[in-house]
Amino acid sequence: MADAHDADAFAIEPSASGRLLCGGCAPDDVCRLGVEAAGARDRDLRFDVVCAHSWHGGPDVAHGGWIAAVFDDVLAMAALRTEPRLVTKSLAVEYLRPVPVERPLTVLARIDAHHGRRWEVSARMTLAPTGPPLATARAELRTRRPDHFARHRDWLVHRPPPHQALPPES
Ligand SMILES: CCCCCCCCCCCCCC(=O)SCCNC(=O)CCNC(=O)[C@H](O)C(C)(C)COP(=O)(O)OP(=O)(O)OC[C@H]1O[C@@H](n2cnc3c(N)ncnc32)[C@H](O)[C@@H]1OP(=O)(O)O
Repeated sequence: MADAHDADAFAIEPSASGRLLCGGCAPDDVCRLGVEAAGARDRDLRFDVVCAHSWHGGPDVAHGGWIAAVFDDVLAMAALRTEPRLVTKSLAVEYLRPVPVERPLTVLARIDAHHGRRWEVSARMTLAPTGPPLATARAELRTRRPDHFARHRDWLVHRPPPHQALPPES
């Protein structure tokens, strides 16, 4: 199935400027979450992050969904250096202190364990350059099976949207 083959060839590739970006951000070559890769130190990948005010969830503090999305990206990035075909199986976030918007933040992410298709990764977010953690996260990632997206499409094709499944009105 040509379409399915194309779907499973999908991998995050460097953008025009060399950034690793999700499919939504790659066309504009900028991370809309405000995440910028800032190098590696020992086992940690470092990211410079700023939460734009538009992501606030309380007075000048970040929405928890923004924090979780940032962690999902940086945790995947930690493993993407060696495995380009990943999905997140689980993500657990601890929100320890409110995260201020429009302030430089540092996120450190690392691989804790890797066996076969299974990756365990963790990360912490602080005010830049360092300090007590504002939030931490752990995730379990999986290397995609070769037919991951083909299986998904086959599964979905047998589940048409509800309006298509309804009999025509008489
Ligand atoms: C500058 C910095 C910015 C950073 C930007 C960086 C780039 C951004 C990066 C962004 C990255 C963001 C990353 C993201 O956010 S990835 C997006 C969020 N995650 C997902 O979509 C993953 C969804 N979950 C799964 O696909 C499965 O549960 C996984 C693969 C995790 C299971 O895995 P596991 O190894 O535990 O088990 P298994 O493979 O033996 O499957 C178990 C059961 O699951 C079913 N099942 C499995 N697969 C499919 C399927 N394809 N189609 C249909 N069904 C499927 C099936 O019933 C199967 O059982 P069986 O029926 O076969 O017996």
